[in-house]
Amino acid sequence: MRYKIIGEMLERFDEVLTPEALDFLVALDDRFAAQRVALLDTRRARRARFATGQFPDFRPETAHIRADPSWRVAEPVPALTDRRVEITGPPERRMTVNALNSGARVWMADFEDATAPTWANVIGGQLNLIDAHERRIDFTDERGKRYAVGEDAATIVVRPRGWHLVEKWIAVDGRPIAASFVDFGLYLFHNARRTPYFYLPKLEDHREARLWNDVFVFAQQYLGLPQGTIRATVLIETITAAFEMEEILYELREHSAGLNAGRWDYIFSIIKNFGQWSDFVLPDRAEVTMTVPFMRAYTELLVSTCHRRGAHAIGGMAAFIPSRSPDVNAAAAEKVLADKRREAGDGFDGSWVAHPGLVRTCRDAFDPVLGERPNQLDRLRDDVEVNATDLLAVDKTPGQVTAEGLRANVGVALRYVDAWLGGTGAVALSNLMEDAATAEIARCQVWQWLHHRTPLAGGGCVTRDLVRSLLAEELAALLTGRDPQERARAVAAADIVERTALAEDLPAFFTTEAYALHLAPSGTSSPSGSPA
Ligand SMILES: CC(=O)SCCNC(=O)CCNC(=O)[C@H](O)C(C)(C)COP(=O)(O)OP(=O)(O)OC[C@H]1O[C@@H](n2cnc3c(N)ncnc32)[C@H](O)[C@@H]1OP(=O)(O)O
Ligand SMILES: O=CC(=O)O
Ligand SMILES: [Mg+2]
Repeated sequence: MRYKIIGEMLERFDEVLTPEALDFLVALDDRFAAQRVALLDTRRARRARFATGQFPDFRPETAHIRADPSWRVAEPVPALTDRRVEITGPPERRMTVNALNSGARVWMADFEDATAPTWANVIGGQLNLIDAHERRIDFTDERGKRYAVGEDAATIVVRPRGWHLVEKWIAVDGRPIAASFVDFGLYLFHNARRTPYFYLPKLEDHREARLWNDVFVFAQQYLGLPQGTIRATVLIETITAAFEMEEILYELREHSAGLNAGRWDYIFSIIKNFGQWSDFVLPDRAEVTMTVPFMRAYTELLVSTCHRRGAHAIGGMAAFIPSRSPDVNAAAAEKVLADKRREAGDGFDGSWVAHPGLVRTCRDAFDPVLGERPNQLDRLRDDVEVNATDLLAVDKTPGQVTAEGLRANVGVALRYVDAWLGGTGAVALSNLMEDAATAEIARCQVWQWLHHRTPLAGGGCVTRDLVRSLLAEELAALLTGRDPQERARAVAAADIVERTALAEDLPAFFTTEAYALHLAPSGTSSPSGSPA
């Protein structure tokens, strides 16, 4: 046996971790582990080049792919033809039922931004997905509320963790296995003949898309599925992928289900890659809206690229979520409606919502634009002209850096990491949805402003002492009323924020640091340094 399960075999985990499913994971690892590692090296080298002032551009060596008008992606499968509303969330049991019943066409079951990758969440999530497909997920909770999947449930699409993460609770030949193989492999193995559909997060270039395509071809052969059965929507959520949208669609064309504008990771990626340059200092997070020039350029290019190739363009996540206060609620619905209307008007075929209470809002934005059509693939955006300068026009973002914005970022980073260490990967903070991507923005903005000693609107500038004192204040507030275990977790969260926001060199992901130090089996972990 080449695999070893280090994690505890909790109740029913044997239904997910069958010998056959684990053999499949070993086969994926054998075939593709080295390529994954090489691609992560490429990420590191690219970031090092950006640090010397060589900025990205469209690649000359793939110009022929962009210039060739003849290729298109595969026709959409019936379940992914009308995607006007997609709900996202972690595959936690209660939320699984709620998402399936939400009225959205698609549920993106998320192992990436919305899930803290504890062993229990990772394998428990797979179990919930199997149960959901088999319609044996119904239950009554401790409050007596009945959960049962109804008619017309959403189509399940799974987002595995990105290439940068490892799963240390499963070893192959003594080494941790790539988290992408675990999430993709276990879901596909158990649900290949149901909805073998995926969202692919945090890709940085078309070679990473090619690796996914190779994984799909191999997996289909291994499991006896016709080639082209698997479908995948790629999130364009890194600045480097924005320069390779066509190439990414091309690599995956037999399996492509389009592209999604992952706005939050996109902003994170801009700061991560160019944060050291003063032209790239962004204002308070609330000011970095979808209508600022560099975000507008990116979404316009995404829609026009997709529709030229017959691929769906799916919009992103407005962070406003419903609240118990009617006023806050009305304001959130209005903001989300405006966001979705803009997307529908720009040509997107559908969009994401973070909460069942927003499904109707999204539908209200798309229905009038789509009319009888299931999508608007027929709407070519030949009017769009976006060049490299437009994609990198971060200095045209209006707004200021304020003391409130700095405090908000410190608070969000701390509270989110605290929740994440406790096993929760998406939380509502100050009426906004926060997940790994938004928390990364918070953390990286602190680093960026500190790096540039950015002036604050009301006077003064961002200094290490100021950030440390804000962190201490936010931590003191978080510690109030907590039991010893929760206090220890909050302190650990503050340590992660300190390590990843105040380090000299910006660590690539807080999740890799926090996973190695706190979620992985003890004794196997060392702080990761700076994985790509
Ligand atoms: C950047 C990106 O990648 S975006 C995609 C990744 N992020 C996400 O997917 C976030 C998804 N959203 C969520 O996780 C949640 O909405 C949160 C954590 C932000 C807020 O959740 P809560 O605090 O539970 O909200 P609230 O109390 O209003 O929930 C009301 C009900 O709706 C359910 N609900 C809320 N959001 C969702 C969701 N996304 N999917 C399914 N059910 C949901 C809750 O489970 C709760 O159900 P119940 O009445 O049966 O108990
Ligand atoms: O995954 C989505 C994002 O905005 O990040
Ligand atoms: Mg993301």
